[in-house]
Amino acid sequence: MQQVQHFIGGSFQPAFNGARFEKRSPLDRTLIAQIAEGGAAEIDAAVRAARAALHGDWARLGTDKRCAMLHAVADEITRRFDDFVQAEEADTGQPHHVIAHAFVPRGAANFKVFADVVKNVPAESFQLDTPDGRGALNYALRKPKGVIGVICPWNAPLLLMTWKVGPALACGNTVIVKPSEETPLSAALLGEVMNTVGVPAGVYNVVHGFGPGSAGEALTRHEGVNAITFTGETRTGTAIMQAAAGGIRDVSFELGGKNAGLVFADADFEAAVDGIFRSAFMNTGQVCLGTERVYVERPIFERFVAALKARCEAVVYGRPQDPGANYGPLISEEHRRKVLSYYAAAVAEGATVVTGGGVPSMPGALAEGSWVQPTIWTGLPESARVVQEEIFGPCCHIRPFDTEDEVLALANANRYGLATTIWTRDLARAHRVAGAIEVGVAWVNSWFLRDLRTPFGGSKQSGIGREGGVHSLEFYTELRNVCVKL
Ligand SMILES: NC(=O)c1ccc[n+]([C@@H]2O[C@H](COP(=O)([O-])OP(=O)(O)OC[C@H]3O[C@@H](n4cnc5c(N)ncnc54)[C@H](O)[C@@H]3O)[C@@H](O)[C@H]2O)c1
Ligand SMILES: N/C(=C/C=C/C=O)C(=O)O
Repeated sequence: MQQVQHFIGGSFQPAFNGARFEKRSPLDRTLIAQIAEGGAAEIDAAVRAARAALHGDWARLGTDKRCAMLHAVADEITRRFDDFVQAEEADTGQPHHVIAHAFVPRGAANFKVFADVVKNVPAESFQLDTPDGRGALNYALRKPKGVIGVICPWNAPLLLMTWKVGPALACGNTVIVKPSEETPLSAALLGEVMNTVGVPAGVYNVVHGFGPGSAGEALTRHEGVNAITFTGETRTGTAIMQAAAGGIRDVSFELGGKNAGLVFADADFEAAVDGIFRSAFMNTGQVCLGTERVYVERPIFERFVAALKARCEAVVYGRPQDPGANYGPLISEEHRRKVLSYYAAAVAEGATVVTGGGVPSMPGALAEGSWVQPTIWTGLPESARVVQEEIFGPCCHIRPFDTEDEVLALANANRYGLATTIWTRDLARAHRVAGAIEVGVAWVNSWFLRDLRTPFGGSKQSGIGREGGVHSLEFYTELRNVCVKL
């Protein structure tokens, strides 16, 4: 039985009071690890270690050596690629190709891209005229913000954790990571990588546990934490914002979404079917950027629904390493109950269930796993719960539209504003529609195509702030202006 410990001050440690919680496989609920459960005491120890590192060797390294060390972290992640793939497959049960091609490579990329941004970002300066004619020189210094609290979700554990840890460390901060209780393994593995590379003790810390009343809440309330970066549900963001307010701490939030996919009649039909299928069902629909509302121009509506139905009914359920398996379980029984409650709500609200809507029959031990069928609904009003609320599962509602103005109004009539995917061959319309939909990320004839230098984040209830490229520096550094009289 694997025992997963906290990683504080460069060493793996059990819970101070011996508390542990279980990690069970989403595939078949077998017990795969026991995890040290942390709370205020472990968070306090991690903050002390992180603060000491902030003013120790890590600060004395300088930018070039710090960024070279982060490249070495990326290279060690790549060298241990199979270990990280195995950890993520064990934690999530997702198919090998999703973990190995979409998620784990980003673990290395998230360190490399921000090390390079920090090394190449220009500094701002202004020359000021003064009455004596000699002038003054102003220049802005970027300083680390300090100790950063990093709170992560379970749907893409390594990707989403390193999307925060990469820039935070590149900017000279130290971090305390609270991984999701559902997916602890890769954050612990990264601690081994940090020690192998020689990252100073206390720079990267991991405290496992839960949210309210546990390590998560303790992290957001600790006065030694300078800022909180969080990815998770919108309602959790509200709780964290309230906790962080106690110390006037800056927050960066990547929250929930109810993303719309727009398919115009002139689109490349097969490409649009592939794109919408991926965006709605990849990772068993557990992708914040995923599509749960599909709007299809009326002339191709029936054909499109039939094509998407066929794709759903062709998925191959199985374990990550099963040959041909391309569809995994939801992360947990708790999440499956939530998704199935929406499946029932859709029927209660009068939906036509085009396909799915229930639990597949699984062989042997897999029958104990958190499996649900990929599901498509039509025929509901926009006011329906499954059309308005984030489900975070393998399901979508499809409805026809007739005009561009109509579909824009439909897409924007939602409290979230995270992402959209637009399918059309009319590029003037693509630019026009992308500029009119109220989201943080708009893909045209693509989905989840990520350039890490671009601004990433959500509008409305989907987030606060933008991370990516130089935008991450706005959150992970403090700017200090120096004015020198010449
Ligand atoms: N915008 C994005 O980029 C993005 C990316 C991935 C996931 N998400 C969102 O994440 C959600 C799914 O992830 P989840 O179920 O893990 O979210 P969640 O909000 O339940 O939990 C996320 C993390 O927050 C911790 N947490 C919970 N309550 C807390 C509290 N009061 N104080 C401190 N920490 C607390 C949890 O332990 C976990 O580590 C979905 O809503 C999805 O849309 C958003
Ligand atoms: N922040 C990001 C979100 C990814 C979500 C995947 O589920 C990213 O792609 O950088």
